[in-house]
Amino acid sequence: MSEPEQGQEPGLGTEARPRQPAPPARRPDEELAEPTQGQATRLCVVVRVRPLSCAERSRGDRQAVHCPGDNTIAVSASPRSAAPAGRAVPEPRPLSCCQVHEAGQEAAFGFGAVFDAGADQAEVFEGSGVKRLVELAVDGFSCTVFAFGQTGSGKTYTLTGPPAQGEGQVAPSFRGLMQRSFAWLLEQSQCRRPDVALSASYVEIYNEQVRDLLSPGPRCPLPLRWSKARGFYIEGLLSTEIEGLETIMDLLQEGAQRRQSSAHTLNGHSSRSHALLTVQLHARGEATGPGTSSCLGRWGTLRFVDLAGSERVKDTGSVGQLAREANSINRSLLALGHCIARLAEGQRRRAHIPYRDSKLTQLLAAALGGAGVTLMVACVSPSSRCLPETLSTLRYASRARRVTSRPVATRVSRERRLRSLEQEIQALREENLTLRQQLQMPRTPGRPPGTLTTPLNGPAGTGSTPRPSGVPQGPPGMGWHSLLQDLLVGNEELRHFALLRGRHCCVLAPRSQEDAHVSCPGLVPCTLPSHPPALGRALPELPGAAPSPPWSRQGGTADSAPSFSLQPLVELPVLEGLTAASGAQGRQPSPWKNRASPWPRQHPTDPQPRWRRRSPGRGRSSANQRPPKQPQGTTLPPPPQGQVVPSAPPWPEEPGQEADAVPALEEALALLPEWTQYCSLPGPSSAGQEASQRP
Ligand SMILES: Nc1ncnc2c1ncn2[C@@H]1O[C@H](COP(=O)(O)OP(=O)(O)OP(=O)(O)O)[C@@H](O)[C@H]1O
Repeated sequence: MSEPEQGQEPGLGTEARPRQPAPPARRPDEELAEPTQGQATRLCVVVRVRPLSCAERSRGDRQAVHCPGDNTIAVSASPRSAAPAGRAVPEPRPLSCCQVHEAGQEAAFGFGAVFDAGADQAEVFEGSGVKRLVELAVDGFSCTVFAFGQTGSGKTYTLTGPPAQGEGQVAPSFRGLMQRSFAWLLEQSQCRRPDVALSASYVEIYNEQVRDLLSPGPRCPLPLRWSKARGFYIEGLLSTEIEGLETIMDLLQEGAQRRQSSAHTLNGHSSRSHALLTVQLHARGEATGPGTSSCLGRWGTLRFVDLAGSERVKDTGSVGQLAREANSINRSLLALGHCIARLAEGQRRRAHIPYRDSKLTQLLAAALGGAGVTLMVACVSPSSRCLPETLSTLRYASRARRVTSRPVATRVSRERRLRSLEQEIQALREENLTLRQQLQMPRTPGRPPGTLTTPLNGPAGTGSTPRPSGVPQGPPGMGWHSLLQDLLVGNEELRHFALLRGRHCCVLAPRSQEDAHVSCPGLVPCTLPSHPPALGRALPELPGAAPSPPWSRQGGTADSAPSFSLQPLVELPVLEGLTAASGAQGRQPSPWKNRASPWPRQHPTDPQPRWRRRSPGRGRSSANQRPPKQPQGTTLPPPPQGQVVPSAPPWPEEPGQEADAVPALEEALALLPEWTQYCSLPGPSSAGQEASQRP
């Protein structure tokens, strides 16, 4: 068999404009070899053909797709040239879709890898180059795998395996690229970068609305924003820490169950939305490679995109809601096709890529034309009835092979990292002071906020910030991390304490998205919505609210110039478990007490409440607070941006307490049970009396 014209698109000959020929196909591993920073790298494309389904066999569909080997795929409209899978077909020639139908001839395409119907999940994982992509993500690159093809062509099967039965997981041998990649990712990160931290988010784009698949509440659309520093991002997206393979498998299953799906003629379990699962990696370890001496950490991203399948409404028999979904899916895929076509035309015509035409293209913008490394898995059906869609998919895929990006690994310099740690510590100390003032507690002796006394930095520091007493002098940055941890835990305890008083609590939010990104990847600022008192049980009003300290206003002081600002104080409705009847028994134990595990870990099977870290758009300090419960149909007013809500009142029995005489944090915590008991006393109206009855 002669070599087919690699990647040539059927139908190109009908247009006058000459096209750039597709580059010769290389193996995915070769294509995904370590990209040189900023050098043009082509999108890697592989194709998978699923077996004929029982329904297709029973209605007598013919095998119209053949994989003659050598990473080529041939389609044939003619019964006489049809050959069993794996056998060569004679001289395939690229032709237009119409020509294939009319003349009964063949078209052939070449890709990085082609998997025929006999290839199992493990073979696809090993041969598609996805393993290499995972390794690149560990090295700090932003990597994307997206599956694309007509409805019922096997995209979801390839990425996640067949639908799980009931609550169970997919059997190991059927696990798709995603599960296998996560296992490989954990293995790689453990042996190459043991200090890597992982977090994940999972969204779907349904009828042009972005929805969080990990959010337990009602499926509210999330806003898609753009910033110069971050490009397109989803505001208010939940991000969950990944502790192990089990966590991410559970997340995957949880998201898959929430994802919109329906049955139609071509697929009994058809996805009606595009799903994007993103794993953020952050390695804090010092890089040792040549030229990386000042590199302290890297950020990598691994993203899997399971696109909804294109469909012809008359083939799928969709009507009503299904037809509306199909239109929305087709529109967004068309927008993706336009972007790919423009990108494939090369630099000269790249002036405008219409990313803004759909949410999908906005979220894939960085993967397609930015600084990422991308692998596209085109899935096709072998059935002769699906030939037009198969050709369209192969054309799309072939065009995508001409798209190039300029991958850049995110590396954070030691100086930048230390500067961000300094800023975070400073901000936490200020918050600590605010909370202490609200609780009428003393400043920590020897640690007045904003005035660090001893140089904090070791040899690697910037030299500009003093170190507080008690900070261990370890390897550069290590003492800072433990101080940061202590402050996070301490402040969280204080916040919890403040919550028990039923009033307000400060949340800190980085002033700029960039700060958030540098200081705490995966945790991006947001403000919790202020909660109308009617939604939660109001705690007794306490007299004598203290004024806010002047430095707590948004923007901080000029001289301290913290990168974080105090956001509006939020009335936190977190005492759901605390009812007049339940009192202290109803309260969840503080998760902040366990210093060995300072972050409360969310588990999808946990009953309420859910604790999750917040991702882009959320304040760091609010990150670990329980998301407020929002009754269905209730719209919560946004918090008053830039204002400082009055601080909580002083404790009723300690109105004029002198700073030096006030107990330290541990002593204050010892009072916690009393406060719990106090808060459980009935009725806010009689709060004053009850306050005076307190021991
Ligand atoms: N390689 C394969 N081997 C065996 N069965 C497969 C394979 N690929 C797909 N299937 C089966 O084909 C059917 C359709 O697959 P799947 O749901 O993954 O398609 P899809 O492309 O995701 O469709 P949609 O876009 O409608 O969601 C499923 O029953 C699936 O189990």
